[in-house]
Amino acid sequence: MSSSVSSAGPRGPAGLAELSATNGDRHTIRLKNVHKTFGGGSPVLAGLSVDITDDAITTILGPSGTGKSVLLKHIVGLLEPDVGEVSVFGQDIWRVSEVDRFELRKRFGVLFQDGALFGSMNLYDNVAFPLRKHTDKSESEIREIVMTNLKEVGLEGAVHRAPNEISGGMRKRAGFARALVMRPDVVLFDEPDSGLDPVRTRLLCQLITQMHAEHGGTYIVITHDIASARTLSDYVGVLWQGKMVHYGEAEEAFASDNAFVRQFLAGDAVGPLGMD
Ligand SMILES: Nc1ncnc2c1ncn2[C@@H]1O[C@H](COP(=O)(O)OP(=O)(O)OP(=O)(O)O)[C@@H](O)[C@H]1O
Repeated sequence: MSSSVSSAGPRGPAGLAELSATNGDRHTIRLKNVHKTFGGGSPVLAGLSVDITDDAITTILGPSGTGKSVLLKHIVGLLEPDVGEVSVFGQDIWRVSEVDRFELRKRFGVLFQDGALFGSMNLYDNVAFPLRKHTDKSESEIREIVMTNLKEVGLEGAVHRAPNEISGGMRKRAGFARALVMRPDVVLFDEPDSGLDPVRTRLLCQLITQMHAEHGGTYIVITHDIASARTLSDYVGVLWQGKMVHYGEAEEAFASDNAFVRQFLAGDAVGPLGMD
C-alpha cells in the first residue's frame, strides 16, 4: 500500500484537513487532455484532465452514457487514448512496454458491475485465482488470505458456493474480496450499486468505507447514485460532455455553483441537462 494516511481512513472535514496536509501533492492517477472517439461517432472523452487525490475515496459521477466506464478503462490501461496522457504511479501507461503495463495493472483492483466472477469456480477459488496466477504463495498462505478477505466481506459461510447460487449483492461482495486480494494501491469500482436495493446499496457503501479505513489506498468509485456519492466521497469528480467539469472535495462539489454540477448533484429536472 502506498498510503501515509491509510490507516486513518480520511473521513469528514477533519480527515480531509489531515489528507491535504500530508498528501496534497501526490497523485497516483493523472489524466491530461485525454480524447477518445469510437469509430465514426462523436467523442466520448474530449480533452479530459484530472489528478485524482491519493489515499482517498473519489466518486466519479455523471449522466448515463457520458463515458464513466470508458474513463475507468483508460485508468487501468484497458483502453488507449487517441490523444493525451494517462499517467499511473508516475508513468505514462502507454509509453511503457507491454510487460511493464501488465505489472502496473497488477497494482489495481477492479470491481466490475456484476463482480465479474468466473462462473465455473466457487467463491474460494475465485478469490484465490489472482494469488495463484500472480504470486508463488503456498496453498496454506493463500488459504489464510482468501479466508480473511471473504470474512471481511461477510462471505465466510459461502466459500463453496458458485456465483450463480448467490445473490447479486453477494456477488459484488465476492468481487470486492477478489479485487482486494493482491493488496492493490488503487481500487476501481464500476457502479458497485447497480442493481442493488437501497438497503443493500447502503450496506455495500458502508463496507467500501470500512475497507478503505482498514486498508487505505486510492479508491475510485463510478456511480450515478447521488446518495452513494454522499456516503462514500472524500472527493467528487463530475463528468459531462467528455470533460471533468468538476473535481474537488465532496463538500465543495455539493455546494458548487456550476449550473450542471448543481443540477446533477441535486437531481433537478431543471438545468442544462435534458433528456438527450
Ligand atoms: N468499446 C466501445 N466501442 C464503441 N463504443 C463504446 C465502447 N465503449 C463505450 N462506448 C460508447 O461510449 C459511450 C460512453 O459509454 P460508458 O459505458 O463509458 O458510459 P457510462 O457513463 O459508464 O454510462 P452508464 O452510466 O449508463 O453505465 C457510450 O456511447 C458507449 O456506447
